[in-house]
Amino acid sequence: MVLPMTAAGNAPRTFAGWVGVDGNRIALVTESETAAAGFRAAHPGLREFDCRGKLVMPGLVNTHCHAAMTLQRSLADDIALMEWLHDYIWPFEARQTADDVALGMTLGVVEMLLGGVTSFVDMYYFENRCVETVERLGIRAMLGCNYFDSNVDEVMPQVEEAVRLAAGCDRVQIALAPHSPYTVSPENLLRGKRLADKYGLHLMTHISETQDEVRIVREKYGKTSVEHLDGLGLLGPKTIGAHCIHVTDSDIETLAARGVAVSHNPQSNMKISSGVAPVERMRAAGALVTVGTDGTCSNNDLDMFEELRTAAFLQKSATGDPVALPAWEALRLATANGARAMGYADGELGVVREGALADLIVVDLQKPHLQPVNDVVSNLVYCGKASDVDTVVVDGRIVVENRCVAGVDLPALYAGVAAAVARIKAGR
Ligand SMILES: CSC[C@H]1O[C@@H](n2cnc3c(O)ncnc32)[C@H](O)[C@@H]1O
Ligand SMILES: [Zn+2]
Repeated sequence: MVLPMTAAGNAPRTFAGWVGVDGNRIALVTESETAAAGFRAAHPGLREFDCRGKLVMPGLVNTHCHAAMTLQRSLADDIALMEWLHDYIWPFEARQTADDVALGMTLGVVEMLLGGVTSFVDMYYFENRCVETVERLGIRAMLGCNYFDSNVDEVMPQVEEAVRLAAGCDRVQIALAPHSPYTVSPENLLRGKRLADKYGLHLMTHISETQDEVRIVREKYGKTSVEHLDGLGLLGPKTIGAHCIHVTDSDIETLAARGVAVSHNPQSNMKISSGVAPVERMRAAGALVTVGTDGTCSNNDLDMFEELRTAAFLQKSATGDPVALPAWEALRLATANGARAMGYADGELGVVREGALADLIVVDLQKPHLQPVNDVVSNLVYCGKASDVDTVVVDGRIVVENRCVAGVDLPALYAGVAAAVARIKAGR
């Protein structure tokens, strides 16, 4: 069964048929047995997968995470954000090396691939060191080099190095990632914007995540975070704003008018009690809403199936409207919309369509929680699990087959991660 999705419009419909890949593109999407036979004849040596009883669909796009924070998963939970950052997260991060971050990134990417995520937008330290990691594992990524006022001088050369390292790989984009409008000065926000413009890069930041942020920004600049960033010229179609929870109607209009991609992270928002993003109001205003997991300390996993489900549930719960964020719209946020957030044109990624990039996943529907298939989209969003994904293709390459990630020795990875975490915790 094939779920093509579409760039816009109504609920997607499935069909029984064939999907053919040539190089890194989808070259055939058909219900015709004759067309499939023609494709087979024109491509001798083709590898074929029997997907009867399974679903072929676009890979999921996680538009906001800190993948290397897998090393800190469950390190400190059920405490307030500031205590969490100051007493646990930042001391741990201060002892991490670039190699540790690359290792954490490896674990995060493996978790995402096994959960059907074919593209992700990251925001962390040492992203220059992670270019090689991402290239090797085969996933598609936008790596955002995070900075604060305190380390901006260190990070800017890392951005330039990362741009050079990623130049030969279309799957990897580099981006500027000032942490937030309350931790980065206007001068340094503009410094990042200038570098982004120089290389044509995206820019991402946390926007209006907490009431505290709104208060601090108002006290410092007399504006909302959106007004402040907009006044600096930071908002545009190459901007990804994570969270966007505490936004006014006028902020929403601005986000929509500038073409900013909003990354909605419902599980993180619930876990650290940040609030509920007005997703339905943002969608109604025409803003590009997408879905992200955030880091594994505030979630605590990178499971986009759970995130989709939570996004739909949370909007229904918060608005009191069971019609809010229907399943197929939630799925669109995590496929076609996510692809647009990463700069891909409509129809180029996040859809199963001839000519699109071949980022596909195969979901095994032969599971008790996915039967019967009255509505496959509802099943995916309301019952789907990361572990239902059995095959993953990124850029035309098979990176997960029978739930094995190509080129990764999982026991060795887990042992390496455990050793690194023990060393960092011991302060060695
Ligand atoms: C965003 S990576 C840079 C920096 O931010 C810290 N961080 C991770 N998650 C959050 C969050 O939800 N709010 C604020 N800051 C966060 C991370 O540990 C890094 O130090
Ligand atoms: Zn975040």
